[in-house]
Amino acid sequence: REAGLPPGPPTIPLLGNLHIFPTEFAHYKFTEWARKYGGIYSLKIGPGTAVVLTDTAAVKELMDNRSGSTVDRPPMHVADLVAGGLNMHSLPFQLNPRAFTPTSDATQTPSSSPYSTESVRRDTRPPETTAFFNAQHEWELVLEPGATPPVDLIPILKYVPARWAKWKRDCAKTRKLQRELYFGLLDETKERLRRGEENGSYMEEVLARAEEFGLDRENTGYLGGVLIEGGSDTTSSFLQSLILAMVAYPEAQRKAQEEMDRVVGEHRMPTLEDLEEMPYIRAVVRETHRFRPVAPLLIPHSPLNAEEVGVSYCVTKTYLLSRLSFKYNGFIIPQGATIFVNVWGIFHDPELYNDPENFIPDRYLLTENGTRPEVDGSDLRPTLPFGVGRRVCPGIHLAQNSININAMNLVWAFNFTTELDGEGNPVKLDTFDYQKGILTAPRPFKCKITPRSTEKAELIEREFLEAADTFSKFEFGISPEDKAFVAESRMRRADG
Ligand code: HEM
Repeated sequence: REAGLPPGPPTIPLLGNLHIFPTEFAHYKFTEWARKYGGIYSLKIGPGTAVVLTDTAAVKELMDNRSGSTVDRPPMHVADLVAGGLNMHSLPFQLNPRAFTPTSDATQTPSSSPYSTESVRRDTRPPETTAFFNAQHEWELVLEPGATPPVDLIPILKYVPARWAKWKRDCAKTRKLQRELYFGLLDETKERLRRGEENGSYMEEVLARAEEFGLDRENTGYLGGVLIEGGSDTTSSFLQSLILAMVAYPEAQRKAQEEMDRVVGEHRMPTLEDLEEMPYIRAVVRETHRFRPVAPLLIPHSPLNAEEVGVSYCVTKTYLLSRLSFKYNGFIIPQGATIFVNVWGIFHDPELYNDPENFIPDRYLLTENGTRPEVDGSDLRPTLPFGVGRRVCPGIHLAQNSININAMNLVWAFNFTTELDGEGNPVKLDTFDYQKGILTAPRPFKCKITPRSTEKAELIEREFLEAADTFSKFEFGISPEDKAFVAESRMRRADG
């Protein structure tokens, strides 16, 4: 480890820390190291450097206040193999900003979503949904830090033939799945437009203005795809964690339902306007973000060329660390470093939070950021789970509305309890049983979900039927299986 870098685990020649770099659930190991080496530490991956931030002041200063210098993404060869350099998450910052200014209603959502109590992920899966989840799951596995060899830091690995490199074969498979889905959907939209069946969707506007923004077929397909990708598995992962918490922490569920009953009652479904009067539900949502953040290490950042960088020469015996680098608190963060923001480590820090491994929404009623009363939590902000600086999630408003209304509907409508085993004993839930991949999503778990009253169940059925008008215009061109699914559900309810 070159002089000037933040401290970190002892290195060995050539590999640095590569031999101990975790290959799955990197946030656990990163957090363990943070407790040992501090809120800013470094890892050597061959000649390359990664810096892990688990200190709230450093995150605020480096990633928010000095975002201009830390807004870039590190090179991601695996992402490029899959998406040909066109995935927005991994794109470098120098984009044509006009092309990515939201121009339509993509970031708005209706105040109440009648589908929201249907399911988190539909149980009957039409082929498009299955295709999406397959492609998405493969993609999330490819992106997980440590899951593939560090080809960006040790470039010679790029030349290993595919027959010896499973990661290369995985990338090719993911690319195929992703392209079939993205361009299949794009062609479907074009076809629908040709038939004169507009429905006002975001992609219609993108297509209409593609020339104005200089978007070719590749750009257009990936622009649509990345929004599906960014928006669906994230929100559903969050909701699955919320349900897991409701089952595992019945006392929190009871308090949330009490608040629901007081503010909303039996005779109507919740709306987003109710949230203002629901401090406990707001606390449940924030606690879910803290307990199981959807992106526990965000998406890696990297220092941007040129801007604000100090020139620091740091020469060890044989190696010039970096001519361009920038400094924080006396540490050097070299040009080209990968910066991980360890949101998991921050949210599970026992010095910041009382009893961080347990789901306790009440902490957000006691202090603004849920921290211990004696701790200054002002470097935190409620939107931290959505990222930092100029790279903060562009879907944040859509996501927050979607999460809030779904959380409210679920808590209002259902009781979530543990499943009983053959002998009538509650099946024990493992709240740490999570899937691999860049996102935090529980592995499928058993629980019992029952409507809280007959009146509520009837109201949900009614709202579902009334929503048919809203949704039918998006049901053009769907597969025969999907059509049958929708028709059958509506008929069953209308008869019911
Ligand atoms: C629970 C819901 C969501 C969470 C927790 C979430 C979280 C995040 C995080 C942590 C990042 C990386 C930020 C960073 O690098 O600092 C991100 C980026 C992104 N998100 Fe989201 N997101 C959610 C929903 C959405 C939705 C609904 C959309 C689109 C409709 C979306 C689109 C994107 C895109 C395109 C990026 C890449 C931005 C860039 O690299 O400049 N996300 N999101």
